[in-house]
Amino acid sequence: MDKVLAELSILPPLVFAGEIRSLKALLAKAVNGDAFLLQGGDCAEDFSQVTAPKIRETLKVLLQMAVTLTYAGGVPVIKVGRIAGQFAKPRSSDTEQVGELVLPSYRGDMVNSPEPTMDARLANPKRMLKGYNMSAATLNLLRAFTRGGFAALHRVQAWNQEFVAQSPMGRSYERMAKQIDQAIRFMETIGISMDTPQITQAQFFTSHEALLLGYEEALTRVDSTTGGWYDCSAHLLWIGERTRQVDGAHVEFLRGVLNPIGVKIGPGYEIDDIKRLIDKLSPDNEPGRLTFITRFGLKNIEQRLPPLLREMKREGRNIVWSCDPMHGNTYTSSSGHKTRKFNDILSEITSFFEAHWAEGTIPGGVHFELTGDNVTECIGGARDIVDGDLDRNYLTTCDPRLNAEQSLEVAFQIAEMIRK
Ligand SMILES: O=C[C@H](O)[C@H](O)COP(=O)(O)O
Ligand SMILES: C=C(OP(=O)(O)O)C(=O)O
Ligand SMILES: [Mn+2]
Repeated sequence: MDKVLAELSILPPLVFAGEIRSLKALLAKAVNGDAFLLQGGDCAEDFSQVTAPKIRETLKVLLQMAVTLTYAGGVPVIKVGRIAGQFAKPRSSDTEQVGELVLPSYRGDMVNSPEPTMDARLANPKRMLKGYNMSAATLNLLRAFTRGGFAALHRVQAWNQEFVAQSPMGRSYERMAKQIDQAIRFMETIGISMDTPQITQAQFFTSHEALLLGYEEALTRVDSTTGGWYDCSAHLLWIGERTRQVDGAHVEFLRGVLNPIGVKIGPGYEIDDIKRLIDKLSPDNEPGRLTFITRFGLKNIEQRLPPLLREMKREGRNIVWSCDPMHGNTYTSSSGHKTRKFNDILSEITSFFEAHWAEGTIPGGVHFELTGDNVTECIGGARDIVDGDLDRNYLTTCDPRLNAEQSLEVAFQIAEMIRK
């Protein structure tokens, strides 16, 4: 372990302090409603899926969602992937029963391997080095795609995946893309140059749960221009629902770095803990520093979100409020698959917006587990995936993700809510 961490600590940073500051400045806008955060990607990234097609499809669906929110919702979108480092998972149980075997739980590819054998489930610190390399390779391609023309607004039609294009969602998207195309061509015709980074490039940021503190610490560096400490494993790091204890190690580590920090908040929160958490993580109340990612579940959100919003507003705390409609809505279906219902996800988002409207606070973003692939992991959506369909293409190694079509559908629905 020590050898691996020593090696990691001299490897180049994956992201730079200047980029991290840019993200924080954008998030500061989301505090006031002048921007909207879209964060999404796999629950757990998979080393074997670090391939060009997989990265491209994830990026495509996030770009599609972002352009939908911007065009139909009328707000600039901050694009943050759960990508290039989302390799460590907190689990509810230390063990898992597979047939006759009781195995250590899978904890993400940076810890162990998902195959159901004892060997695969043994933790190996060398996997952190591989995780670093996989993150670097992923980021390299993301940078190439977002800077090199793939993400140019001229290509908005080309982001439509083949299997989505023929669906009702795909057709709505196609109509919108045509309008954007016409607008760009009109501007070109009247002589406005479209050769600007706003049109030809996308700003895309990375994020993951800061769970493995040895890894995060090894990638924490002093910024030579400002002298501040930054965790350079990703632009945004979040603290999970299971590790956000005020006096815990994860809070202690993250309070020492200047990155924007996300905190997951589930229905069991205590308001005093949350206040103490903010005092520790954001003592200066700097806008953009803190994003609260609430994940209450459909059954709890109406009761648990409003009092939290009210108290934070009363105290004048600067927070980006983001809705994770995934983690409070997970259940095991009768076919034995861990799944989520599309309609529950949509309902939690609706309740999230309604609570903010009622309290006079700002719904600042959304957080999804999703993939660009045509998976069958969540129930419902326009194609009405049912329990019996889940087995067809259930590929996740941890939590169920929205597929590309379901992701686009949810983006259109959110755009409607933002416009209100
Ligand atoms: O992604 C989040 C957690 O790791 C996941 O929801 C935990 O799932 P579990 O309850 O199956 O351990
Ligand atoms: C572990 C996760 O969520 P939470 O901490 O909210 O359960 C996650 O986002 O994958
Ligand atoms: Mn998850």
